[in-house]
Formats: sequence, structure tokens, C-alpha cells
Amino acid sequence: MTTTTPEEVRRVACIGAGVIGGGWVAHFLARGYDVTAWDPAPDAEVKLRRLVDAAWPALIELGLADGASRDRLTVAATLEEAVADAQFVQESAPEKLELKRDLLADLDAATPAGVVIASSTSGYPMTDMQTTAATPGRLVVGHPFNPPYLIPLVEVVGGERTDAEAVAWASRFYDVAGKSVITMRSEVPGFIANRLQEALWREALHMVANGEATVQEIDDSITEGPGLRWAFMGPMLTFALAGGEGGMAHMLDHFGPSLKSPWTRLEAPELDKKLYDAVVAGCDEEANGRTIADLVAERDQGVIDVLRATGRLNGGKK
Ligand SMILES: NC(=O)C1=CN([C@@H]2O[C@H](COP(=O)(O)OP(=O)(O)OC[C@H]3O[C@@H](n4cnc5c(N)ncnc54)[C@H](O)[C@@H]3O)[C@@H](O)[C@H]2O)C=CC1
Ligand SMILES: C[N+](C)(C)CC(=O)CC(=O)[O-]
Repeated sequence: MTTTTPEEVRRVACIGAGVIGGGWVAHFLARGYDVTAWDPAPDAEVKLRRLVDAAWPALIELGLADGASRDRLTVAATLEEAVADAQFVQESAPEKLELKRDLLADLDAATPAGVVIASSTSGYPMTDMQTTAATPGRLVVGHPFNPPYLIPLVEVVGGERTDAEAVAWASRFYDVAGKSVITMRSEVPGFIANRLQEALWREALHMVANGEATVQEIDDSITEGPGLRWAFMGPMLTFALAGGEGGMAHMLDHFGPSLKSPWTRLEAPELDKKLYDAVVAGCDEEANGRTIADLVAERDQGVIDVLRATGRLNGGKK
């Protein structure tokens, strides 16, 4: 393993610079790191710098680290150049298993020995991605949430061939870099948060497909309802309060049987053209003329307001 401690890291490489890679770049720049990015798309640098510029006002509001600057971003011409002197590597390439396997093997070959390489994958187990790397012990999952420069959580987990030391190093590094870390004990498919989100998403798609709720109603049902509580108290404790003075024990006695009620019976819906079009059109209708850039700015401001209201403006951590 690397002899660089998480506290000593100054140079980070971000591989893949789309929505998430770009978000990681913005986060690491705001925390004062030197960042080198690489992305094979011809227009990647223009898009990346646009994303960082759009994120920067929110990051200023959150509070930049000493010395943080957009000038610390370098866009490399090759993968090898990007990782040549990296002290940590964050991979955020498209969610395709074969691509991730090949890319992680290439990164492993090009990155200085012992440096930890993390994948942003939304759900592939590292065991399935590290199969062709020569030194898989340093490969971990570091799953972020969009946008990584504002949402604190990172889920960290290794694969069967990952060294426990690499998982511990990555968890500590993200902590030092201002993230809120959950280090998982096993490779649960979808990790923790996406497993929960996907359950909700599956039910939402069923309701749209069956004409039971509109896209707008689904969003309102969360933002006007449980979402208000979830920003500061998770689904477990909020449901404990549903039991009144009896807390979770009374809640389980009272509502436990409804766990087996028909609302939880569903398999994933078929994402056919009709459902696809209905969800896309519903989002356009709900956006009501607001562009994606407008919505990103609105979301960023909303997250900052929530972080401030819940006393979490110190770099995003509780
Ligand atoms: N979009 C989201 O909300 C989240 C995505 N993720 C994960 O982050 C990763 C990236 O997803 P997005 O940023 O959404 O995708 P994206 O499509 O916005 O960006 C992917 C980028 O990778 C580049 N790319 C293509 N081939 C590449 C290669 N061989 N090596 C390096 N870069 C390559 C593309 O040019 C593109 O800029 C995926 O693993 C995804 O599951 C994780 C959390 C949230
Ligand atoms: C849509 N997604 C599965 C890629 C989302 C995530 O992985 C995390 C997030 O940002 O919600």
C-alpha cells in the first residue's frame, strides 16, 4: 500500500469527467487539491470546465478550503499522464461492466504502486470489476451521490481481492476530503442507499405505467411529505416516532402486518417505450420551461439551504 497518508494527499486524478466525474473534480478543487482529469470525449474539457464554473458559486457559499482554486485543474491528454503522479484516483466512466473492468486494469497498470483507485460505480460489486487488474488489492468502490460537490455521502466497499487496508485508507481519505463515509462490511448489490432508492423508483415507475400517479404527483408526494423529514432524520427513526410514546416497538406492533400488504408485491416494471415517454414527458411538464442548467442551480441552492438549516455547512458533514 501507499506510504502517503490520507492527510498528506495533495494530488487527485479524476478519470471520466461527465456528471459525476465533473462533480468530483469540483469537490476536490473546492477542498484545495490539485486535480488532473482525463476523459476521452473530444468536448470533455469544455464541458468539464462549464460544470465546474456552474458549481463554483455553490462551493463558495459552502466555504472553500484555503488555497482552493479552479486554476488547480489540469486536463491531461492521456490516461497515463493523468495518473502519473496521482496520490488517489477516482474513476467515473460509464456504467458498463466490461468497460469498467478494462479501464480499472489500465488504471492499475499506469498508477504509481500502492495508490488507491476508487470507482464511482452505482452498483457493480468490485469483485466483478477487479478481475483483470494485476494488483486488485488497491481497487475499491467509492460510490458518491449527485452532485458529489454537495451531497456528503460516499459508500466505500472493497471486493473479494481488495486489501482491507485499501478500504480503510479510502474511507479515511474521503473523510479528510470532507465527505460523510459509510464503510460497508460486504458487497450488497446496489450498496445501501441505491438499494433503498431503487425500491422507491420501482414503485414510482409502476404508478406512472398504471396511470395511478403523475410524475408531478410522485415528486410532490416526496418533497411535500417524507422528503422533508429525511433530510435530517432517516426512515428508521422517523418511523419510530410513528409509534408515539411506544416508539418503534409500538410502531412494529401496530403497522408490522402492513409489511405484507399488496403495496410491496411488485417486480420491476418493463421500461417499454410508453413508460419511457411518459416519464420523460412528465419531467418536461414538471420542469415547466426550466432548463437542466436552471434545475441544477435550483437543486444546488436547495441542498445548500437544507445543509445550512440542519447545521451541516462545515464542508457537508454532520
Ligand atoms: N449520474 C449519477 O447520478 C450517478 C452516477 N454514478 C456513477 O458514476 C459513473 C459515471 O456516471 P455519469 O457521470 O453519470 O456518466 P456520464 O455519461 O455523465 O459521464 C461518463 C463520462 O465518461 C467518459 N468516458 C467514456 N468512456 C470512458 C473511458 N473508457 N474512460 C474514461 N472515461 C470514459 C465519457 O466521455 C463521459 O464524459 C458511473 O459508474 C455511474 O454509475 C454514481 C452516482 C450517481
Ligand atoms: C441514478 N443513480 C442510480 C445513478 C443514482 C446514484 O447512483 C446515486 C445518486 O446520486 O442518487
